[in-house]
Amino acid sequence: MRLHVADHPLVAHKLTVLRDKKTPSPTFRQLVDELVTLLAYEATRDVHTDTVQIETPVAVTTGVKLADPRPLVVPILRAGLGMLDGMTRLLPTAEVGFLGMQRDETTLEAITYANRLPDDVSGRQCFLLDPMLATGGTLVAAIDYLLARGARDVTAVCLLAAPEGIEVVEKFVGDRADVKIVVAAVDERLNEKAYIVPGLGDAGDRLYGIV
Ligand SMILES: O=P(O)(O)OC[C@H]1O[C@H](OP(=O)(O)OP(=O)(O)O)[C@H](O)[C@@H]1O
Ligand SMILES: O=c1cc[nH]c(=O)[nH]1
Ligand SMILES: [Mg+2]
Repeated sequence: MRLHVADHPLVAHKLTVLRDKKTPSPTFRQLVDELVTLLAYEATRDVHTDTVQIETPVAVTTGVKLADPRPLVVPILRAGLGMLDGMTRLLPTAEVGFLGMQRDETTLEAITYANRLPDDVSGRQCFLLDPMLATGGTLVAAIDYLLARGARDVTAVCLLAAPEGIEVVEKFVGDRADVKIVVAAVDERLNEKAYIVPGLGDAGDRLYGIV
């Protein structure tokens, strides 16, 4: 598994505002959108392309275009939905699947309440979107759904990760697939409720309110 931590002053600045508990939902949503665009740039570094010939007003030249099969982008609801527009803006050919998952706050087990993925994703580059990687239970379950459908190239785009969760994902993946995690920052630890410290709180609640 590969881990890429975005090291950029703009990312750090936006993340600081995002963490601030005084930041209201509309600003929070806007910042998540901007951050994912910056992370998507790194997350798509190895995206498959084909060579094409085009004609500029001046000359014939070769360039590239995003290749087929189309990449698959999968936001993990709720919180991952806040990252979808930013990602597809950068990756316009992407197809979008959905996973609805909620962590049981007592057992910390990830419960799946919605699964709308293609049956076969072999040969396709898959991008999972979820702002928070805490215990890793949710991301492991999501990666498992993709591997079971034939994926071997999976990139998770997250805003914050805990070292504990990264280790769990790394152990699960082993050498089964090429998995990359792109994250804005790796925080200190999890607290007794398995929240990321210092973190930003519950990403879903901060995006959409408490339900
Ligand atoms: O790494 P884990 O310990 O599994 O925790 C991380 C998960 O928890 C949050 O979702 P949550 O369950 O709060 O659902 P929500 O997006 O609907 O708020 C977050 O968006 C991740 O999906
Ligand atoms: O810190 C955390 C942990 C899990 N889910 C969140 O939204 N935040
Ligand atoms: Mg939540």
